[in-house]
Amino acid sequence: MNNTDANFSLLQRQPNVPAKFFWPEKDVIPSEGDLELPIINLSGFLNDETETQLAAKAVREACMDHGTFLVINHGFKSGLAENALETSSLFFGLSKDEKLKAYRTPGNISGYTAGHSQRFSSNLPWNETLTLAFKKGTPKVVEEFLTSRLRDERQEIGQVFQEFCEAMNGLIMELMELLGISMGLRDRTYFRRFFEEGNAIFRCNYYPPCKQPDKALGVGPHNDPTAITILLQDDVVGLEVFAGGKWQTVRPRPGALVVNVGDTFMALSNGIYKSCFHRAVVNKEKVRRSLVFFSCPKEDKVIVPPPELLEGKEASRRYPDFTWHQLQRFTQSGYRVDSTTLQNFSSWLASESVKDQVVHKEST
Ligand SMILES: C=C1C[C@]23C[C@H]1CC[C@H]2[C@]1(C)CCC[C@@](C)(C(=O)O)[C@H]1[C@@H]3C(=O)O
Ligand SMILES: O=C(O)CCC(=O)C(=O)O
Ligand SMILES: [Fe+2]
Repeated sequence: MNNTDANFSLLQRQPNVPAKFFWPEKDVIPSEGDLELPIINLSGFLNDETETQLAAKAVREACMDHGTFLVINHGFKSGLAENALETSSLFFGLSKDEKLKAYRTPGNISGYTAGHSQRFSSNLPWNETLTLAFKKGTPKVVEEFLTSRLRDERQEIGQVFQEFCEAMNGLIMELMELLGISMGLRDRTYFRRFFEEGNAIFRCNYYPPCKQPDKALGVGPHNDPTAITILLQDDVVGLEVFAGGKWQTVRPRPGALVVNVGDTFMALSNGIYKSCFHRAVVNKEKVRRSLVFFSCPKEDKVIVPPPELLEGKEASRRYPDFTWHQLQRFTQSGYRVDSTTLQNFSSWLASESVKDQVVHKEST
């Protein structure tokens, strides 16, 4: 039993929220209104060129601004998304001892956490999470992590999440083609091919009700360090995006998925598309859940923008060459993902390469 782990079944009943869950004023400034997002209807996409070009134009405008849009008619098997949400409630409803069998040890991606109290000492997120590495080439990888940690009768949890990840992965590949078209690439399949051998990280977020929702946050303000994120939220409002100089609510829409640009895709677009700066707020009355699929390139693939994005005379490289393996390691070995991850990572890379050169020089 991990005794420093946050126990939300006790915490949510206490009259006061512990101060370690409070965030700085600047991070809890209330949102102002709803963010109006383009709604991309995927049933027409790729079948009808006019629809495709209209969708691409809307995606381009949104991604150059705040990096967020919605997709509908994504073609998931009926009931799959609802079943996945219900299955996440089943997992988080397990006893603390059972959930701790799937505990996420610092430095690893897969596993259960509560308040990230193992990794951080302040500004703790008011959430329980289950994070699972999804690797395309290894069938049942999601399922096997859970069955290896939980008792056999919980097998359906891993099976549902595995099926949901496969569907999300199919959608990622369609979105990569839409993004290639939206950037006007000569080869519209450039990004689809770039991520062909990519992997993903699947995250279930569970946000208990909170007695002080004006001081705590479900997830603090951040940019996802990954490439493209697809987020399924339940019907409880909570996701907010920073756009137009203020926090704005992404209102839940039945049947819609939220898509947002992450740091790795911002680098791949040479900064033309913006990594979405977002957070999740909590409330006093209701549990809120979200299921998040973070696409990542193959670990050792070097992140270099498509050549045509570097052709213009003033089109200089905005970010250094890097691999997802390096950026993921950076986020898991001490640096806490925030709004300037990519800039800090770039400086860290530069200092590492200076160190390597010094070591190399000394050894010659
Ligand atoms: C590479 C990753 C780091 C996080 C999990 C994946 C993709 C999203 C990242 C995260 C969810 C962004 C918000 C902050 C974070 C610390 C969290 O709330 O869990 C991030 C994850 C992490 O560092 O473990
Ligand atoms: O729950 C949400 O709406 C946001 C979650 C999120 O940003 C994340 O898990 O990275
Ligand atoms: Fe996020």
